[in-house]
Amino acid sequence: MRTSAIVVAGGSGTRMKSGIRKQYLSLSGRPVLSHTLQAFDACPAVDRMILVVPEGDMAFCRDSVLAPSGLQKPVRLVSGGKERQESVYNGLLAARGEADIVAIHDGVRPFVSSDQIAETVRLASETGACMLGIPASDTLKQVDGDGNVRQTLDRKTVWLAQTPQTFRYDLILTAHESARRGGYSGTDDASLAERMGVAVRVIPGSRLNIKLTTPEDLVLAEAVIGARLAF
Ligand SMILES: Nc1ccn([C@@H]2O[C@H](COP(=O)(O)OP(=O)(O)OP(=O)(O)O)[C@@H](O)[C@H]2O)c(=O)n1
Ligand SMILES: C[C@](O)(CO)[C@H](O)COP(=O)(O)O
Repeated sequence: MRTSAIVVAGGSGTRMKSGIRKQYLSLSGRPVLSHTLQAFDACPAVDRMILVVPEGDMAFCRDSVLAPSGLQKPVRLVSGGKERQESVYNGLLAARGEADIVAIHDGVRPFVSSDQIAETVRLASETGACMLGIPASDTLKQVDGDGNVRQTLDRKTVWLAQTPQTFRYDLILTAHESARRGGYSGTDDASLAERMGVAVRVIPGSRLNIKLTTPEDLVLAEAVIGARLAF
C-alpha cells in the first residue's frame, strides 16, 4: 500500500504569541517542523510526504526547513488554507493518485514516534481509519459560560485526540468532500469520518506527543528534548 504523510503546518500560531510562526521555532537548534518531518522520514511505513504551509512561506520552508533537515524521502510543498481542515484538503488533493493510505499529522507535534506512526498505518490499512489518542487522566468538568461547573463527566470513556490520524485515501477524501458540501467544520479529520458513520480505531499515543499551542508548551518541549538527550 502506498502511504503518504500529510503534515499540516499552514497555521498562524496565534496562541503561541511568538514573533515567528510556532512551526518554525527552534527546538534544540532545529525548527519544530524539522523534528516532525524527521519522525515520518524515519518511519518505514511512510513512502513520501506532503508538507502544507502558508502560501508565502514556500521558499523559506524549502530553503530553511527542508534543505537542512537531510530528509531521505520525497517531500512536496503545498499551500495551506484559512482553516486546518482546508489545509488538510489541499494536502489530500495533492496526494491524489500517489497514496492508498494517508497519515495526517499536525506539524507542531514534533515528538510523534515512528513506531506509532507505523502502527496507525498498519491498522488503517486493515480498518480504514486509525488515530492516536491518550485516555483522559484528569477529572473532566463541563463548565458553563459563567465559569461554573455544570457537571463532572465520566472520564472512563474519554480520550484526548492526537495525530497522526491515518485513513484509506478514498475514505478520508470522501469525508472531506462531504463536509465541504455540508458546510461542516471539524477540529480534526476523524470527526469528518465519524459523521459518515466510519468506525475510527483509537490506539494509545503518548503524553509526550504534545501539540505546541501556547508558550507553556515550549517549556514542555524543551524538557522532552532534554530528557531525550539524557537517555
Ligand atoms: N489554516 C491552518 C491552521 C492550522 N494548521 C495546522 O494545523 C496544526 C494544528 O493547528 P493549531 O495548533 O491550531 O495551529 P494554529 O492554527 O497555527 O494555532 P492558532 O490556533 O493558535 O493560530 C498546526 O500544525 C497548524 O500549522 C494548518 O495547516 N492550516
Ligand atoms: C487535530 C488535533 O490535534 C487533534 O487533537 C486538534 O484538534 C487540533 O486543534 P487545533 O485547534 O487546530 O490545534
